[in-house]
Amino acid sequence: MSENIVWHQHQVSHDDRCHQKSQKPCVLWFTGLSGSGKSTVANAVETLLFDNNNHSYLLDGDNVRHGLNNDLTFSDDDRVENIRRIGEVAKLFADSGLIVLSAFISPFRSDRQQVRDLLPSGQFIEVFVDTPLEICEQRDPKGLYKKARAGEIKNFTGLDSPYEYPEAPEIHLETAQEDIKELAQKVVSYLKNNGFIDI
Ligand SMILES: Nc1ncnc2c1ncn2[C@@H]1O[C@H](COP(=O)(O)OS(=O)(=O)O)[C@@H](OP(=O)(O)O)[C@H]1O
Ligand SMILES: Nc1ncnc2c1ncn2[C@@H]1O[C@H](COP(=O)(O)OP(=O)(O)O)[C@@H](O)[C@H]1O
Repeated sequence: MSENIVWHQHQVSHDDRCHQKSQKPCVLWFTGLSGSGKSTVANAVETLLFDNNNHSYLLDGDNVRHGLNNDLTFSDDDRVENIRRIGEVAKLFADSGLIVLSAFISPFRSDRQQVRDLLPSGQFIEVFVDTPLEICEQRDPKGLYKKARAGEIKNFTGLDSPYEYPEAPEIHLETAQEDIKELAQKVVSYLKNNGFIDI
């Protein structure tokens, strides 16, 4: 596939970039149903990181689907391609020394595993935003469940499209049990306890 293409080594190394930013990069991969709280918690984590002078970037499902992935639908095949591309982008950002936060439903285990395999060992941190479907549907922040129940949206995750929950996530967040601040703090503590950041 990549015939006649030669990989260039950068003159500024990955270690140089990490050293400059005083942090160890990683990819915090938030996964969960629509309305589970991926964006909300990821934003709260990024704010804590920013206030701690860390360097990060948040990739969010809705935003990326407006640009890079605006050619993709919600068919199974397109969701696979969506996550493949995001994985590649996350890898580049992490290589640049950033702490990447990604908030995509990413419903398929094999796709999440593929992103994990793409990254250097230990860099992929799966964050399961575990919220029961009934609660997501009650929250319905964008009115999408209502539309899906009315038959206006097809292949909606959790209704007529599958969600394969993570079996061994590094971080398990139960949003029905804890508030946003506590959940964000839990993620930041994981980063601190595993040597990604200093606080
Ligand atoms: N059919 C269907 N199923 C699920 N979600 C839908 C659908 N159609 C539109 N949306 C909106 O798109 C957001 C999910 O995009 P993602 O790129 O995260 O999805 S995926 O990872 O490719 O499954 C999702 O955003 P979040 O609610 O933030 O998860 C929805 O707002
Ligand atoms: N403990 C909690 N954690 C995260 N979100 C919560 C919590 N309690 C209530 N919410 C609300 O749930 C909604 C989650 O929406 P959002 O973050 O957009 O989810 P997703 O990105 O997974 O679709 C928001 O309106 C948020 O305020």
